[in-house]
Amino acid sequence: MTTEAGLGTRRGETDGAALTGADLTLAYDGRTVVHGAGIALRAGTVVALIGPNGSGKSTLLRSLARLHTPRSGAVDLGGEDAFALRPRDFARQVTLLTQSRPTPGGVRVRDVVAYGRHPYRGRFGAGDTDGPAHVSRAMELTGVAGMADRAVDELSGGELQRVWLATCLAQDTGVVLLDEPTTFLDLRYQIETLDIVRDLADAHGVAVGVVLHDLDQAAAVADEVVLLEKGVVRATGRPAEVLTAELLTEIYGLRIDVHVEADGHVRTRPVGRHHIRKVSI
Ligand SMILES: Nc1ncnc2c1ncn2[C@@H]1O[C@H](COP(=O)(O)OP(=O)(O)OP(=O)(O)O)[C@@H](O)[C@H]1O
Repeated sequence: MTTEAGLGTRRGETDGAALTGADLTLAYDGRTVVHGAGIALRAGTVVALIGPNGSGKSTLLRSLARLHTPRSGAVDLGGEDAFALRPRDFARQVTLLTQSRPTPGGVRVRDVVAYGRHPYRGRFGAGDTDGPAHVSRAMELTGVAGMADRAVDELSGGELQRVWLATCLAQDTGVVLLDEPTTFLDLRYQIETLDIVRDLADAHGVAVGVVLHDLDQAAAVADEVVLLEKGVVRATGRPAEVLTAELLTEIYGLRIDVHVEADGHVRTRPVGRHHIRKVSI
């Protein structure tokens, strides 16, 4: 079935799908950077990870995607130890848009997006009859269909970001992890990316975990926000519960005013030294 978002349906296939990290302690070369963190991603729900630079958001997301082995704690996918699953089985259920990716030289956009189908291909690339349709839909959804035959190393940062997002969507997983997906994107594509994120959860029952720096975007797109500080989960809850002026001001070390609008939207306003000047209109 195809829905308004243009993706194959996932509802039913993914209901009940969940990826959880329990009591995760994560380290680099003996230096612990995440301390006993817990996070739960549920089908049809968007969880935003927020926090200052270096607070452990990417490391936590990477451990959920099995790219960082925990020092202690567990990652559970649908009731199974995620690290015990075969790579192909895991890749059919979980995808990750990372922050840094090598850009292959001379490879066409269409072929990069088709790489998202790797968990479904048999030997010599055969067996994935649905593949081309998923690749085309993912490219249309992310606005890269018009550049399908261009080489990826000739694209702008924002165009490339959308190609990588398309590659993740082509993977057609029940869990989607996105590390700063709006970086490099102009305003239109930032908002369209957030719309895609919401569509994934609402129309397709996908469990989404997304790292965002923009607090207003996090509040707008997420059902739940996880706020990290120095590798510790300081708060988890609905945006209006977590994004309070007191907590944000403390954790970011900057005065941040918060206003909850009549429609429930949370607006944050960082107050720098120059914000106190009067703006002439
Ligand atoms: N490959 C690495 N080797 C050693 N230390 C690392 C590595 N990657 C990250 N770190 C350290 O781990 C800590 C957490 O980094 P991480 O990238 O998870 O934070 P983040 O919240 O995603 O930051 P940012 O908002 O800047 O992307 C930081 O102190 C960082 O310096």
